[in-house]
Amino acid sequence: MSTPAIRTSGLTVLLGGHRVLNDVSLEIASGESVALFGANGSGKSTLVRALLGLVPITAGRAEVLGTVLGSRTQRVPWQRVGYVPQRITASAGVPATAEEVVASGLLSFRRLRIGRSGREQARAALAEVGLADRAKESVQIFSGGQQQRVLIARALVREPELLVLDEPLAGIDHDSADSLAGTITMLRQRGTTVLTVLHEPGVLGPLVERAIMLREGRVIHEGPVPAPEPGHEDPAHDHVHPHVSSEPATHGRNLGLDAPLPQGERHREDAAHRGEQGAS
Ligand SMILES: Nc1ncnc2c1ncn2[C@@H]1O[C@H](COP(=O)(O)OP(=O)(O)OP(=O)(O)O)[C@@H](O)[C@H]1O
Repeated sequence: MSTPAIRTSGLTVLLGGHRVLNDVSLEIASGESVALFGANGSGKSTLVRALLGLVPITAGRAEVLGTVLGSRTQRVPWQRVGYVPQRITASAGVPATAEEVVASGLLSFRRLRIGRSGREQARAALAEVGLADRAKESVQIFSGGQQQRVLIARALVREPELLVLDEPLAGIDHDSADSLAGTITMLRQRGTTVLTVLHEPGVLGPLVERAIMLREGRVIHEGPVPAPEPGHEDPAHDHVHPHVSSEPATHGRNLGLDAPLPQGERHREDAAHRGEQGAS
């Protein structure tokens, strides 16, 4: 059997005195397309950040493309990983062209200059996200969705074996969402492992082979992509989620994103997850 792209066992992360991830054990096969679901604050971003060595692991361990990360070792095989974080812009106030931003994905400690082949690779990656004709334009004039496509191209330019996308559908238009779906389809054909943090399956639902759902830092479901309730993607929909920690993980059961609320606590989504840009 081949090495899994990601494997965690007992992964626990404490931040600011809070147990943000609690005993997370999961496995993602090489070439698999998996989505992480869960309400705001359930630990999705923290999980991907822990897998990428961006937050310290308190206990347990993670293995990424065969490299072990634990509380003492945080080495991540970055040359083999592409990462698009949640809601950042591609410009950051710098008047760089799309091609320059994408080519910066090739820089490393060993490689400090980008030559002609790097520019060609950057243009090929921009073509993959449907922006080949905008390579020489400044990203400052791009829409939020177009900037995100530039960042996806920057993650793709190294031809990563593992691509991690954190909430890629947040705040983007239909064209960019369709472009992303096309990119993920292509990556799956190439055998790239794709881990996507999602709040709604949206256009990416059919491209996800398996869903992992978190609640309060624990895995509560692994299996088919949960079906949203009718109207869930309507901007006027009142998103509420249960907020209990004692349920065991379910395997292969379709929970639905809007499971019935238990008595007592409820967790309300913020506007950011209804497609608007903003802090989480
Ligand atoms: N550096 C930190 N210090 C303390 N608490 C933190 C820190 N980072 C995250 N948290 C807390 O950890 C919990 C999980 O946050 P995380 O961003 O992983 O959730 P999420 O599922 O990605 O949420 P969202 O859908 O809103 O992006 C939240 O309650 C958050 O406030």
